[in-house]
Amino acid sequence: MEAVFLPEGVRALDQQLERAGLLELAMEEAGRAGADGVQSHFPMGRVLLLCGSGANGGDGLVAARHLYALGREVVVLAQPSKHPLTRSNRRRLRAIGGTVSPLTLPALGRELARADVVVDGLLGTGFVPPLRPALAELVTALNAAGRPVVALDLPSGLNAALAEVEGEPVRAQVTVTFSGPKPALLYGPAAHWAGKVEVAPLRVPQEWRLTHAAATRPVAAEVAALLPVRPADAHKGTAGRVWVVGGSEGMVGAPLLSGLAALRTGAGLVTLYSEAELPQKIPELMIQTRPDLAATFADWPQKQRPDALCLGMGLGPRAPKLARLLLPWNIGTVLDADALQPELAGLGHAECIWTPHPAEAARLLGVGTPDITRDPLAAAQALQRKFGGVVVLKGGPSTIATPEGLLVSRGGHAGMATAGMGDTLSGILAALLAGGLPAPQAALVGVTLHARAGEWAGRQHGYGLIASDVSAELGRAWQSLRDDLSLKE
Ligand SMILES: NC(=O)C1=CN([C@@H]2O[C@H](COP(=O)(O)OP(=O)(O)OC[C@H]3O[C@@H](n4cnc5c(N)ncnc54)[C@H](OP(=O)(O)O)[C@@H]3O)[C@@H](O)[C@H]2O)[C@@H](O)CC1
Ligand SMILES: [K+]
Repeated sequence: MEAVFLPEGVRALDQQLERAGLLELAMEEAGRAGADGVQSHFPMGRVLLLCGSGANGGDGLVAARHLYALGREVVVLAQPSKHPLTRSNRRRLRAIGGTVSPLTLPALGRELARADVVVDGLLGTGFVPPLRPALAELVTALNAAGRPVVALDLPSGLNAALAEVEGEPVRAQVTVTFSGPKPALLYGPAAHWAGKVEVAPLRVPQEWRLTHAAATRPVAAEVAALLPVRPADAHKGTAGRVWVVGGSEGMVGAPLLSGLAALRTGAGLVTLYSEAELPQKIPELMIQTRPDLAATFADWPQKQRPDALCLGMGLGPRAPKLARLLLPWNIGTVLDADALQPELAGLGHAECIWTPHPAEAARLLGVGTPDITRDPLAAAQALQRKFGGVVVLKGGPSTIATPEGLLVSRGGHAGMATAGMGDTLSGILAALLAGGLPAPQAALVGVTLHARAGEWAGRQHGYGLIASDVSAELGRAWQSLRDDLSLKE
């Protein structure tokens, strides 16, 4: 289980390590992981290390010592060391013959001209924006030189907590991040500055790491372990009955996409309820047209309720009224699109999943879309507190908020930025709920299957992939996730 850190979490973890006398060892591990990153990606040539005055600079000085010991040509330009461990690692580097020169603009210009790779150990999680002018000048010169950069922990000048970019941070080809990734390394546009992100978890007790983490990012095997296994004697009645409540005139495709995805995720019986005439394009889907869905469901016999339903796709302005009617059924419920309305605040229950994209999340919270995208962790948490149940804040990656905490998903494909992908996810989630997965697990498994099916479909269709291509790959996605589990066994 990978932990996602905000700066305050790193600070608290560092304090705990300090109390245990382990902080020095953690810095040693961090710097060594940075040196290993340089060795594996840029094994040849002269290494220029830029070290700041805090612990990030200390990591840089440790990395310099390891690279020097490995026989690399190493040049270190450093600010005066303020952190005690940074000072001691400066002494250690000198003790084995390394040199450290003051970091000035002329020295940087000279060394950049001769460097084959640069290590950015200027600023890490202790950075408080904005970048001060003297350092900003150095960063601009570094970026202008166009040398490959390996950033330690995160590119200097990025605010670790946020997805937004203020000013000009260091542009890195590789980022070796310590303890766990930071939001700036996971979410765009900040993440675009980090290049390839490699996580060096550091061997600190897992319990400490999780205590101070803002979110977790499960690995594939952990998600695979949650995949439901169906008994051999299952039949269509036990494999999960799903309803899709959606569609309206001119919006008839959305519920079909949800229904298709539910079938491809293994739902036994899928029925579409709509007030509009839906085209019978998928023979396995049952279609029920009713002139007034609210009247239909108002006195619906309890015994004939489905195992789960998804609601809102193409449904139009009647969606909140239907949500108020169906949420008290207390069955697995996915709310999407038109069912994502602020008036439903507080109505979520333990088995319901809200699936807003950033613009819908902004509507739900009464803020602007940039307020959502700059800090997806905070937005997902605020949505969960306001609406109850489980929230999937869609994006690349998606953020899942449960009553127990926050999760960040993995995977996906840029081609998934097309219409109907949300409808597909809703159908997947409803099928998993109908199959008996509790909402938090259904959210994690569903988002992962959706992303992975998108990857498979993306290999074939690139940016031209469409939502039904994703559904077509759900079986393969499920199988490949299961394979990840057996590999780990
Ligand atoms: N558990 C882990 O993960 C471990 C993490 N470790 C490492 O610790 C790092 C965090 O270290 P940290 O707390 O010392 O802060 P850090 O990032 O070096 O920055 C502080 C320096 O930045 C400066 N500065 C601040 N704002 C500025 C601005 N706007 N413009 C210009 N300068 C500015 C500030 O200057 P000052 O305010 O003092 O003048 C101070 O000198 C973390 O990222 C990771 O690399 C490992 O070593 C151990 C285990
Ligand atoms: K850095």
